[in-house]
Amino acid sequence: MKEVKHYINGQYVGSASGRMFDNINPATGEVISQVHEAGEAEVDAAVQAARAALNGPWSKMTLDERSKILHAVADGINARFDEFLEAECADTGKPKSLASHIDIPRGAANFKVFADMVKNVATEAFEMATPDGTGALNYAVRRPKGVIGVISPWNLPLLLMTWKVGPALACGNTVVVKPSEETPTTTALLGEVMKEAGVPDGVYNVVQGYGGDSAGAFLTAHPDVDGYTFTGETRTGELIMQNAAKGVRDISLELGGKNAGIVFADCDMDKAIEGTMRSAFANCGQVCLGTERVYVERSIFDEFVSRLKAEAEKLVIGPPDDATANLGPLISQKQRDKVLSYYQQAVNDGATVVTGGGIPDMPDALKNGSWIQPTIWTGLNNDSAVINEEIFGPCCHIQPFDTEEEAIEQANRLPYGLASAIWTENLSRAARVAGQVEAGIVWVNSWFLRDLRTAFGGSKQSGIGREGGEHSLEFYTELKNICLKL
Ligand SMILES: NC(=O)c1ccc[n+]([C@@H]2O[C@H](COP(=O)([O-])OP(=O)(O)OC[C@H]3O[C@@H](n4cnc5c(N)ncnc54)[C@H](O)[C@@H]3O)[C@@H](O)[C@H]2O)c1
Ligand SMILES: O=C/C=C/C=C(\O)C(=O)O
Repeated sequence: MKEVKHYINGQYVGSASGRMFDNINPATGEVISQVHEAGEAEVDAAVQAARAALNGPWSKMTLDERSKILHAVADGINARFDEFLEAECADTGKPKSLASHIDIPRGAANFKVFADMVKNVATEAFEMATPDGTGALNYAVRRPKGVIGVISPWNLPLLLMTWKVGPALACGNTVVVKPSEETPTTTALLGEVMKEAGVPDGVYNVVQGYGGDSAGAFLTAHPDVDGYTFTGETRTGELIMQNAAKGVRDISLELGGKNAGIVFADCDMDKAIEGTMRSAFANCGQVCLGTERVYVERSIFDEFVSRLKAEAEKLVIGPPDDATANLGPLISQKQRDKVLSYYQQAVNDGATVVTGGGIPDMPDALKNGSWIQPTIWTGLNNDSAVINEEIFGPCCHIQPFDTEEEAIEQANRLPYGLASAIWTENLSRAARVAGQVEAGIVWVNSWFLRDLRTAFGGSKQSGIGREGGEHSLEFYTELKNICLKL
């Protein structure tokens, strides 16, 4: 049986305790590898390796030297594209057609964009007058923040981990990464690419394991980590924030959402249907930016519901190697039980099940996978948990609105504020509504269109801080002002 180990100080190592756990293929339910579970000893070894590497050549390299190495990391991912694709799809069950267009290409892009960004973003300087008339010059310089703890989720494993590791390394930091227990493999495989690209030992470290009472908690409690970047559930973010507070460590939190789509009667209906199909069902609905609440102007409500139903019923449910499949399984049976509990809650709360609502019939070879039907509801009122809590599955609830003000009020009524998608051909209305929706990211007539230079993050309980472009440099460096008396 294949083993997935930790990657510490440039070596793959097992856990001293010998403790391992199963890595399950969500499409078949089969065990595909045994994963070493890190104890405090492994986490400490990883943090010490990162600390030692921080004081080694990495943070002293010129920007050009570091940039060249990170471009080599990106090239290494592309050179081993199929290996990363196989590993990511085995861990997640997602269609290869999806991972080959999103997950793996973004893994490489997340290194390239920041390898260049660090060389092109200026800091600041101020000349000042002084009483003696000779003046002084203030100028700011960026220095690495230090050892960064990176804790990543299972829905877009390589994409979301490299979205943090790319800028962290570009800024001269060293990292200890704790990937999700559901998806250990591509984070481990990246260690080989780092080595081949010339990243010094100890700069990139990986510890495998669970969250609470396991590797994740040991990492966030470790006193020798200088900051944490976390992507995951809001409740988990609260726990990590509490641990980071000891020793006053900085945090960047990308958390959960319950995102609203707002569809006006003056939309391009084809665009709105295509975009809502992706935002509700892509990655089996396991995208934090996805739309689980859709508000549609009353005059087009019936047409919108029937067209979205028709498109949802064309989705092809299947395993990664099925080239026709565009809907894979949920990440685990446990996650499927959670999503099915909301499917049941919707019925209990009196929803109309427009389509789906259960488990699809699958061939015998896939019977043990965590498959689920794409589902659309109407008819719920606002006190249903189904439209107040993040489900993180292939489902959405559609409800009508009559005025712009009502749509904005509905969109903003939850404690989340991550993303929103607005569909209207009236761009004045688009700008007006987008400016009032309480979300960190608002798409107009599009969804998940990503320019990596832009600010990315959630407001309210969907996160703290922004990453992307120079916002990442803000988090992954300490800005120092030097005042030079002339
Ligand atoms: N805002 C974003 O950019 C974004 C992106 C992707 C996913 N998410 C959110 O992530 C969630 C789905 O991912 P998930 O189920 O892996 O989230 P999760 O919070 O359960 O786990 C995320 C990571 O945190 C670790 N973890 C769990 N408990 C921990 C603890 N007490 N201390 C330290 N680490 C701990 C897990 O092992 C995993 O590696 C959804 O809520 C989704 O909205 C947000
Ligand atoms: O599931 C959430 C997806 C987040 C995507 C990003 O962080 C990104 O596109 O950089």
